[in-house]
Order: sequence, then C-alpha cells, then structure tokens
Amino acid sequence: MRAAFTKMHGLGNDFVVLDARAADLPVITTGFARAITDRRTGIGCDQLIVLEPSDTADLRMRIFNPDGGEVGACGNATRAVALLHGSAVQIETGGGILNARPGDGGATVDMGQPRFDWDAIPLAYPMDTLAMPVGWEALDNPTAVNVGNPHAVFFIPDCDAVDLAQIGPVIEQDPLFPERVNVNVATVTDRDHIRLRVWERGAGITRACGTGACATAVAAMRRNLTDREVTVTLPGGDLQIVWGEDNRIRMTGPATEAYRGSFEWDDFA
Ligand SMILES: N[C@@H](CCC[C@H](N)C(=O)O)C(=O)O
Repeated sequence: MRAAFTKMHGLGNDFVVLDARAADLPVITTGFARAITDRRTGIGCDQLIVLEPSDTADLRMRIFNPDGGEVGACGNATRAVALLHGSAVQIETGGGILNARPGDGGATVDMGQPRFDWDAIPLAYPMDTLAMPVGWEALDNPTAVNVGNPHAVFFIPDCDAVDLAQIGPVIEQDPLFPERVNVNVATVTDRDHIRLRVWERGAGITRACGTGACATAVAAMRRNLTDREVTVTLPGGDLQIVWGEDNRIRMTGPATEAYRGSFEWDDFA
C-alpha cells in the first residue's frame, strides 16, 4: 500500500508523521520504525510519530525512536502535532494527556508534572535524584528527572567541550538506568538562560530535545541555579520553559511543516 506522511521539525529535531486516523495502517513493527527513520535508506528522521484515535483525548500520539523502541514523550513532536492540528488540542501520550496550543509559528505545551522519585525515573536502586552520587569520566553528580521519559542532567562549565558522541551512549546504557536514559549536558549562563546539548536515548545526538529542555530547566530550578522561567538554547534554537507554582512545566517554541510525501509500505516492512 502507499502511505502518506508529513515531515515536521521542532528546532531541527525532525519527525515523519503518519496519520492512522486518516487511513488504515499496518501494525508498526520495530523493523518498520528502524527502516523509515534511517537517513541512509529511509525517509530519515529523529523520531517516527504515529497519530491514532483516542478514547480520552482529541488524538493519541505514539513515538518511536530510530532504534525501533516506542517511548512515552517527545516535547518537540508534541509542538509539531499541535501545529498540524491547527487549534488547541489534548494529546494522549504514553506519559499522560498533554494540552497543547499552536501560535506564533510554533506551540505551547503543558508537559505536566515532573517526577523525581528514584523508582519513577526509573533507577535500578534508591538514591538522591537531585545530586546523584555517581559519575562517568568527567561527568558526575547529575540530577535525574522524569518528564514522561527519563533524563539525567549534568551541569558543567562548558557543555560544548563534552564529547557527547563518546560518553552519551555509555551513560544511556548504564545498568543504573533500567529503561536507559536521555543524557543532557548543560551550562547555566544566567538565572534565566541555559545552554544545552542532548544525547537522546535510542536516537543519539539531535539538534534539540524538548523533554531534555524541560528536564534540564526543572533540574536547574531545583538546584536554585536559575529562576522558574528560563530560555534553553539548543543547537537548533531556543525554547522557553516555565515551571509554574502549580508544579506543571510549560514549554513554548517553534515548529514547522517541512513537506508532505508518500512511500510504499512494503519497501520498509
Ligand atoms: N526528541 C524528543 C525526545 C524523543 C524521545 C527520547 N529519545 C526518549 O527515548 O525518551 C523531545 O523533543 O523530547
């Protein structure tokens, strides 16, 4: 069968979006997710996004990493889906129901409440998640946060100096993180500004990670390194993150539709 897709971007973090509400699609297998996201032989993207009907929200968003694994949250894709939807929308995700609203060339998303308990990250055994007594080479003492997906955040003087391609996969796959982890290296430049690079679980280095920006902002706020409203600058651009008094994280930033196309399903099955 021929399937239609939309290529979307959120700060250079790019997605192939399939709408299973518009057409009956075959089951998404690990092999299909790997093939379609592969930049050498597939259409290529950082995450495959599949939209489905939902019983509890306006739509359900499923998220697949290039390693084929399905995960609970993707901040940049949530903004992209809000833009595609065109008006305020409730989106069911593996991490909960998110409210999103398009506007100003992007969208604002209520990403919900962060979780800090060791077994909610999850970690393999109990420890203080605010200042974890662990380290890998020059990176140590991270903060762990779950924002629908697991993140470890390292605050360091210069995040550009880290060889993320080398150390990222080592931390991602450490047995301390039974569901693996997204690795964030961050530099606080001011009480309202953070620079951030991310090694994404199941994807590698991306130009931006929305949940990474949320997790990093909340970690910085918990450590009293910043105020409750910050700009997070990623290689792909800026996100505004607010951690409200209601304990909810709100993320605002750009999203764009790149192009539409179609492919033969059997070529990737
Ligand atoms: N790019 C995303 C995060 C995608 C999922 C992540 N790699 C995971 O495995 O949790 C974002 O913008 O948040």
